[in-house]
Amino acid sequence: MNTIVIATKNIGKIKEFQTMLEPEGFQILSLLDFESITDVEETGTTFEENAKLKAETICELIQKPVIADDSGLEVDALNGEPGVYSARYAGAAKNDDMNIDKLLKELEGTENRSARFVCALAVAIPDKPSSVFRGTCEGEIALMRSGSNGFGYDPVFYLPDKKKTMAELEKEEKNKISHRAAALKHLQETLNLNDLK
Ligand SMILES: O=c1[nH]c(=O)c2ncn([C@@H]3O[C@H](COP(=O)(O)OP(=O)(O)OP(=O)(O)O)[C@@H](O)[C@H]3O)c2[nH]1
Ligand SMILES: [Mg+2]
Repeated sequence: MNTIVIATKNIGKIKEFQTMLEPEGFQILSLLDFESITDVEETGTTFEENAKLKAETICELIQKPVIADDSGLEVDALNGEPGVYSARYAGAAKNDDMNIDKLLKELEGTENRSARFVCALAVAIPDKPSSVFRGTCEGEIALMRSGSNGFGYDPVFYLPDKKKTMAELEKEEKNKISHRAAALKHLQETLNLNDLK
């Protein structure tokens, strides 16, 4: 079986890559399988820069092909914030619940609640140039939480077409429309994951 290493310890991301790629015959490993590796500092100013930084750093360390995911939420009324700081919006501890509380507070009384999830996926292969792919998913920030599936901001990310938040979707449904699925589709249109050996 072909193994792909995802350069993350975020369990929500890992589960989504497993759901999307295991049916295609890939085994998904992550940094939870390489526990001595510490988090790569995200010093970039774009999702693409951070995804490349994570993929290239981890590839250099483990000398295997890796995919890194840098993702987050852009809220129009907040000029694109929290953006690349989505995980650390309410502080370095990366607490999803506190991040949502802060977001809802910032948007109190705001009418324009349009937002999008963005995902940049970078692929790094030893001794080759890396590449990066972007996917987005448009939605709105709800007034309150609904649903318990998914992770991160999913309970407040409302999809007008579905009349549900991302956290109210079954995982198969999320994986059809998400920013992560869109980025993975672009990646697979360009690269053959079977070649990542
Ligand atoms: O509701 C959500 N549904 C999603 O599908 C989703 N994808 C990303 N996010 C948010 O954006 C941050 C990413 O930050 P991020 O890419 O730096 O990840 P991270 O720091 O958790 O792990 P790593 O991969 O960097 O190790 C995460 O923490 C989440 O808050 C999401 N929220
Ligand atoms: Mg991170």
